[in-house]
Amino acid sequence: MSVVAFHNVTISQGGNEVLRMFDFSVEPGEFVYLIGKTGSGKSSLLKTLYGELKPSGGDANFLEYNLTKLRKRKILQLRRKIGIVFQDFQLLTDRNVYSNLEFVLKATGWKKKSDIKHRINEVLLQVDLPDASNKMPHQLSGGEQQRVAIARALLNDPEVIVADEPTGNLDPQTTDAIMALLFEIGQRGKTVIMATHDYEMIKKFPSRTLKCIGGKLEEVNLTAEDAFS
Ligand SMILES: Nc1ncnc2c1ncn2[C@@H]1O[C@H](COP(=O)(O)OP(=O)(O)OP(=O)(O)O)[C@@H](O)[C@H]1O
Repeated sequence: MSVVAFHNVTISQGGNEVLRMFDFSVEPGEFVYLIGKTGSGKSSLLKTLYGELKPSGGDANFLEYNLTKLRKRKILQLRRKIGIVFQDFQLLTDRNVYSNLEFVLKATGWKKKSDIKHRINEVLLQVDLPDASNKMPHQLSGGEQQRVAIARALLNDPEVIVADEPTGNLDPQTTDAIMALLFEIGQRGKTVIMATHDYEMIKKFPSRTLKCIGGKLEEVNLTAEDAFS
């Protein structure tokens, strides 16, 4: 079964159609980039996937959810099956890394202290920050904060990672390291859907790329000379 199966979907913001009657499909384990000019609809499409924006029309299925008919309780269920990573990390700045991660686990039903501790250590190891538990977010570099945000996204072992410009605030070297991490996560079997402006990075880490243009999604042929024009 496809992870994403959109047919004739329309997405609107403030009464304006941003993407109109487009199709979009993603298969399990795919790593998909979304590109397109500012305002072309990348974030709107990702918001639709994590249940913040309801499609205004069409047939929009994500995992086992029909996004056009999603009620609040189902939105919460859906969000447990996806990990979301943002450009600006969105860590809670008033508490350390451990508490940031604990907060999410408790909010998603984890009760046993030893399970919580074990899981937090596991995800921190996965993002190569085994000693970060006691650090406050402001004591970490941008790249390290994004690693913590990725660790947070992995906590509930989601099927899909949705990332909106995850390297947008990072320098080129840190970007490479974060991309390598996201690719590795993809290789371990998770589906990754990621919006980006950074075409150099796509060349370095090539994968299926879709462009938001003229209200539709177009497959980009990365080997074409005009791939990013
Ligand atoms: N909350 C909102 N209310 C009204 N219009 C909005 C809202 N959010 C976005 N828009 C509009 O929807 C369109 C698509 O925006 P969106 O953020 O999806 O684009 P984007 O491709 O992600 O852009 P960027 O690359 O700048 O992040 C834009 O015209 C934007 O102004």
